[in-house]
Amino acid sequence: MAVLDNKKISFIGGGNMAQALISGLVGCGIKPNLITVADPSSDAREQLAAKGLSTVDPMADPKSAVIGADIVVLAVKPQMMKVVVGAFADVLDNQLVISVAAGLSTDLLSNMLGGYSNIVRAMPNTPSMIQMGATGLYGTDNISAEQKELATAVMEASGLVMWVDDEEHMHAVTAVSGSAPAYMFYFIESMVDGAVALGLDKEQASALAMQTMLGAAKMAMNSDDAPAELRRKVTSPNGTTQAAVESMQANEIGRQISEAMQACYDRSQALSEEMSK
Ligand SMILES: NC(=O)C1=CN([C@@H]2O[C@H](COP(=O)(O)OP(=O)(O)OC[C@H]3O[C@@H](n4cnc5c(N)ncnc54)[C@H](OP(=O)(O)O)[C@@H]3O)[C@@H](O)[C@H]2O)C=CC1
Ligand SMILES: O=C(O)[C@@H]1CCC=N1
Repeated sequence: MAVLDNKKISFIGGGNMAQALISGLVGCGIKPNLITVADPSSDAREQLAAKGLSTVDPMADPKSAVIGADIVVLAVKPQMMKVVVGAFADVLDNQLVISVAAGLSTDLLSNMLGGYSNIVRAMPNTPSMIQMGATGLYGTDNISAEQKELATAVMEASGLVMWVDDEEHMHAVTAVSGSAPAYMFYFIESMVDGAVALGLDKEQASALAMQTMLGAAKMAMNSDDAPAELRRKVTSPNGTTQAAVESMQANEIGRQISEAMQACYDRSQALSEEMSK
């Protein structure tokens, strides 16, 4: 993380996603006193200050987190972005701006920022909190190689980073990783409910379901076999897994997952259109 040495990083918005990214940065050895968070909630500011971070109330002082920062991470809800950045856009002066907001294009963000164009669009996910995040990044041609390196370092502190060349692909990144921890949690919830219905207690069911999801993901990452082949190796002819997989296929679970991802993609595009009005 040498590229981040002594860099001042400011987060505008100190909610779920910002806190996940901050945990990744601090976990990677970034000194908390180099991180500033602007958030209107005094409770949130107190909690962040207790971890050694600098905090600012953006309602009283919207500009100070941005002045003097090297990197500004925009981590407020997409619907609030325009109002929030309007309060400090005029003091941006060569900082790298990284937006994690769903749906907001770099063009739209640049308009909101009064034409400022040092912008990288990121789509991280909450496992960043434990440095197991997966982040998609997109930058316009205005982004220098050094700024690209900085954005990569900020996000790599929290896990895997993948740049995409086509900004439209950020909607797909949202569908496959940004929103996707929620699908995995939903799958775990359903597995636990299923196991409890079959007689296990909730604690046993949770431990077994979570370890299985973790083990399967790690195995898929480390194996030369594709997931379909790994699945085949679990599935004995006319055995128990075949019965389960056939039930999933009969219920078209694969198609339903694709449809859910399409809904996510469509909502990401629609957010962009709503915000452009
Ligand atoms: N959560 C996730 O898994 C992911 C979220 N994102 C994106 O991250 C962004 C933030 O989402 P998330 O962290 O979940 O949302 P949160 O609501 O948890 O965080 C947003 C924070 O911004 C604060 N805020 C409101 N007004 C201002 C202001 N004027 N200045 C500074 N901060 C302000 C809010 O305070 P208060 O609540 O008091 O209003 C809140 O603490 C969104 O754009 C989302 O699309 C991207 C990837 C994944
Ligand atoms: O649900 C949302 O809109 C945000 C973006 C990706 C994950 N959470």
